[in-house]
Amino acid sequence: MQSYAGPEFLKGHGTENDFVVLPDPRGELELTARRVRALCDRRRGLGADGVLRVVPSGLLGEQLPADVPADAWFMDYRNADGSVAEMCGNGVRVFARYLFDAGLVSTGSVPVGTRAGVRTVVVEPDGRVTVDMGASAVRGHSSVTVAGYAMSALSVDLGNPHLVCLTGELSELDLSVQPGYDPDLFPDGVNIEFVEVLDEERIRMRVHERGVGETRSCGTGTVAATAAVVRAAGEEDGSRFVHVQGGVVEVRVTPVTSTLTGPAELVARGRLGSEWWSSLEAEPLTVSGVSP
Ligand SMILES: N[C@H](CCC[C@H](N)C(=O)O)C(=O)O
Repeated sequence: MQSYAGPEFLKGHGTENDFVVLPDPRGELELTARRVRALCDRRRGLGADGVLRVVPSGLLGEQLPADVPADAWFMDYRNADGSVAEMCGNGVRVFARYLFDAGLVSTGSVPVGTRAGVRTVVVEPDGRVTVDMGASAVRGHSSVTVAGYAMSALSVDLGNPHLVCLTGELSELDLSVQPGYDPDLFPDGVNIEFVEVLDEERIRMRVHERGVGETRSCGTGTVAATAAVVRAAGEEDGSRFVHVQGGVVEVRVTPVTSTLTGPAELVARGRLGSEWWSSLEAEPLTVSGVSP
């Protein structure tokens, strides 16, 4: 019989990029890739694009980026395929919403540790959440292929890697399969954004996320997209409303840093089944050699 005394979880999203939040104040959850894949599975698990473990930076058990205070909360981010990523712009807003709702932080700006460094988060009076995303670094030009059709792309680094294609009509793109990219440039994979300029203030974006597939939104991707559009417009400091499938976020890029403002919602809280969680502890022996 299943008892429901396993780890606490919450479910939340930022413009429909959705996450399982796992509070881990004593740094004792063993979050294996197999457990992440099971949690994110939309049939046999809770379903999500990623997992956000909430752990004190000092208990992470790995080398912290130099600017992350040991007493800050750390967002241990994982993609749905179980891979670790440096940063998640929608996720860090949901993470901050949890910190505030759980009373772990008071109002004002909050430093959050990430593998890309510290990110300062503010909950706005209107309930939206603003993240200082750090500087967007343009790394040069490359290309992407979709259904055999090659497009030029701009490489932009937000702590995690992005390739931004400024293209026309987005609805025709088949993003059900991984777009092609240069594996020598991105040996650990890359997030790929397709962007349509709507007018001087608005852009529309679709995204194929590393470690997930097509998602309804990608926060770091909206900043990379805005950086590419502002650069193409010959500007150094610019803002855009980014329309993604899951809603709208507001992005500003400057030569020094960038900010992302958008919604962050927590929709449920519960506990994982103890037996289910324990059954995922050991990596299974598989015939195919591929862990489920
Ligand atoms: N898939 C991304 C991480 C999540 C990014 C996205 N969900 C965001 O909101 O920034 C990567 O592997 O770099």
